[in-house]
Amino acid sequence: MSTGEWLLEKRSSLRNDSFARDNENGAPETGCLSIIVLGASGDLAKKKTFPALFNLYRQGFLLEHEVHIFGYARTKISDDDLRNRIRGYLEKDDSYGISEDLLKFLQLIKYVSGSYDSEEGFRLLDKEISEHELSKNSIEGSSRRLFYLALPPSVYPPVCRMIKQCCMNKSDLGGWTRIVVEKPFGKDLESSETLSSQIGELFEEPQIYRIDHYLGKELVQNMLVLRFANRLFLPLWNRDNIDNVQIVFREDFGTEGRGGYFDEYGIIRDIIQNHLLQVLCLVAMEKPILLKPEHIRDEKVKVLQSVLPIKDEEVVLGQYDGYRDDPTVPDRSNTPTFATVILRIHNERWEGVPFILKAGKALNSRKAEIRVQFKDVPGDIFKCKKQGRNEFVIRLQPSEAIYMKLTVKQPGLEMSTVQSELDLSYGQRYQGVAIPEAYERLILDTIRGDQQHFVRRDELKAAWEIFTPVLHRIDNGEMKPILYKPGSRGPAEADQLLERAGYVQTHGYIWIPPTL
Ligand SMILES: NC(=O)C1=CN([C@@H]2O[C@H](COP(=O)(O)OP(=O)(O)OC[C@H]3O[C@@H](n4cnc5c(N)ncnc54)[C@H](OP(=O)(O)O)[C@@H]3O)[C@@H](O)[C@H]2O)C=CC1
Ligand SMILES: O=C1O[C@H](COP(=O)(O)O)[C@@H](O)[C@H](O)[C@H]1O
Repeated sequence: MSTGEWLLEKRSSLRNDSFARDNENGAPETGCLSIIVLGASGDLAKKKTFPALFNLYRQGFLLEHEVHIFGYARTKISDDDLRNRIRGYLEKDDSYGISEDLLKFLQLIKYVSGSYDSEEGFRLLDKEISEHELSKNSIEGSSRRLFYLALPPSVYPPVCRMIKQCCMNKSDLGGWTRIVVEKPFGKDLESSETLSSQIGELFEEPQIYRIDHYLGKELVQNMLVLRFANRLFLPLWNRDNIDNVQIVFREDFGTEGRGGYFDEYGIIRDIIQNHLLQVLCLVAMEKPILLKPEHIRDEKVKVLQSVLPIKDEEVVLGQYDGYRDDPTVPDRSNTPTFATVILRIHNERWEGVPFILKAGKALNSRKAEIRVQFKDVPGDIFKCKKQGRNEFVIRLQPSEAIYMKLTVKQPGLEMSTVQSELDLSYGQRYQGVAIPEAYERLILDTIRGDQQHFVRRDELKAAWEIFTPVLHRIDNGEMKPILYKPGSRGPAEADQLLERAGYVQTHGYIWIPPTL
């Protein structure tokens, strides 16, 4: 390989042994595979699920002679109608530029129409799947069936019941049936537990993949490597050195056509309770014994269970001006589109360190990042404090990057200091490498039987335990969002809270991603 050149692997076989997959039940990773997208007529299916499947197909992870894809929903459309609906979303990224692949992929898709709560449609679906399996000479019960629920959670229970009643592998000949469920998984602790029990009665935990697509993002997956494969960070990653941690999600657009859905949930349920909290776990957890899914998830649960109750004075809520103009949003909606919440972890490593989770829609930029701010230098002789603190920043999107803000000598004759950065910008460092979409990676994991990047039931429960009291107070109108201007930083009160929590902003310093 010449310098600076990185190769994209086809069907990656080079895998560090320590990234052991937890397919200990011997379930096959090859053979006849049916992927069933339930809710195929919907938004997620066209924007994320089918494009991810197409990317897996064109990279050789889904083999034509093994796989068939079924779309299922109530809408009465033909196979070709579905293909035409999703086509534009598959062609969008033409970096591979192979339209022949696209045509072949589309031919793998079949559509079945039916309701979500009656056997008729699911019997028909099962018949289609079985015919596909038969055509591949698969022995009954030996094939793989992956059901992806791209549906509102309200229909998860009937759909799971129908799958169990009508569409399982017919015998236990080594094949498997797995289901993938999307967030929001419930609305609070009670509803989530009810949903978990309903699904848990039908499927075993190893069959259930609760997807949180932030766990599929490249730099989120990098967290464990950064933390535990670098000697540099091991002694620094604690309350002695770290002053505060921010985990931030910003979008520069509003709810755009999803107002009806969003208003029922709000920003805490939509982003913070799941995506940002999962990231927090990876930042704060202890080193797992091994890189096995259960070891990692055990450590995540411990962090979640160590989070103290949220204090009202450590929450700022916002709602952007114009949010209620959406006809699907009630005129008097109390739903926050912005929130800053401070979590405090009561353990030896993190006592006293605020974890500031911030998320907002219709803000001034689109960005997701983790910002670890270090304490001031003791016995400071260079007036470093004036320059700003050390910060370690992991930018999840856009333009993936990891950078460290450092104080250095200003180049020149004078002995003065300035803040600069050590910068690992992915676009520059890994030129020509296509970073996989989160959904692509996670769907591949479901096929491989790797639950490492999926949320376990007890993890979910612990996550809801943290946020349910605050959510109930918001739902009851006891906590009100502050109005903010779309395109702004959100309510000024959020910045004041940040300051009170100890965050020191470096004035005059802005990191600019390097361009090629
Ligand atoms: N869209 C996105 O960007 C994201 C979505 N998600 C989650 O993914 C899941 C699917 O989301 P999305 O595709 O946006 O949802 P949609 O509202 O587009 O619903 C998907 C399909 O479900 C069916 N459906 C819709 N409402 C109902 C209902 N009340 N009862 C029964 N069936 C219904 C419709 O199909 P038909 O009428 O043809 O049966 C629809 O095409 C949700 O859980 C969502 O929270 C998660 C992350 C991002
Ligand atoms: O789950 C969701 O995520 C998207 C943001 O995802 P990203 O990968 O683009 O950061 C958000 O827009 C949506 O409201 C939420 O449901």
